[in-house]
Amino acid sequence: MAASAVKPGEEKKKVIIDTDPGIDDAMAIFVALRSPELELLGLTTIFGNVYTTLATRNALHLLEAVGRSDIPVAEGSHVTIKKATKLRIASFVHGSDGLGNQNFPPPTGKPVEQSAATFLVEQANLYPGQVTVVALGPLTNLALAIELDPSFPEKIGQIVILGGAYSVNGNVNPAAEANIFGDPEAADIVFTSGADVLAVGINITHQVVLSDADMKKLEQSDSKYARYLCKILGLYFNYHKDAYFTKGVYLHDPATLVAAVNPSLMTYTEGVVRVQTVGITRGLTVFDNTKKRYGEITAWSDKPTVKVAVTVDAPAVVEMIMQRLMMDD
Ligand SMILES: O=c1[nH]cnc2c1ncn2[C@@H]1O[C@H](CO)[C@@H](O)[C@H]1O
Repeated sequence: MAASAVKPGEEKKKVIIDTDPGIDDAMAIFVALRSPELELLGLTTIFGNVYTTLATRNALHLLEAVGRSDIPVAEGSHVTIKKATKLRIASFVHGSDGLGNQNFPPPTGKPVEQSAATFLVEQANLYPGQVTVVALGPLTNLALAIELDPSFPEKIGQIVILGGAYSVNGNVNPAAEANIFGDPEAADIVFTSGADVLAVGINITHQVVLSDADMKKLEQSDSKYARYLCKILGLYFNYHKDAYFTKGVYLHDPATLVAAVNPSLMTYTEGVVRVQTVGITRGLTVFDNTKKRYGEITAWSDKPTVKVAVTVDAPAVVEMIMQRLMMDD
């Protein structure tokens, strides 16, 4: 088996998923629900694959679809940290409903009263040092949490980020990956906040591919998670065929979730990451590998370091995702 479950007496890892569902978000949320190592404290929502209002609706819907409406959903920001309202929404990847254009019925539940940022701060205070945030969209809610409570970076356990393109091209343009491009100023705040950050970029997630053969296996599974995902994955497959000329799909969000469950399936390097906020390279993540002592002060000098994933055992990650999704309740 790809990963070991919690041993008796061992505490589950408390996780909040900040998400913009999104087809691969749906998959990551389901993997989290099927991971005995995790306790899902809640979902917080953000724009990215869809607008925030729809992200909230989809988050509630996904939990209801698998009978987990006991998990709270807190709605996040509708605008960037700089209050910009002109957002880049990836409906061409996920469908106009964010879930493969399936016209699912609206959820019956409602989000909690608190905003995502308030929820994040509250949970960090409730369980200091113990909460892992898995951030699958632009980092606005996390930057707002840091603004709301400057001690948030110390109180939060870890922030595992799907974001950036380290030594590879981006997916919005050659410079920028979609989540960082969605709110570069927020990303720079989070990367330099001093929190324990682990970044998984598309240099990693583009190696974690769900093949046509894997899809066939999912189609044969009776698990309600696999059944649901098979309904929404078709559009995601079509997009990848058109945009990347691949036969499979990239498992960005589930791979990042796996980094939180079983970090040993990736290797990491550590250094300062700054985010470009202007010009044609807006959204570029630039990692200083600290291999050179620069003669002058740079924008990277004296900033806190983060961990960046550099290699991945891709077959093991895919196997773990598949195994969890096909597991019976
Ligand atoms: O080509 C693309 N443009 C914009 N967003 C994309 C593209 N491909 C995937 N994603 C979405 O962005 C995140 C990873 O960068 C993932 O959430 C993925 O679904």
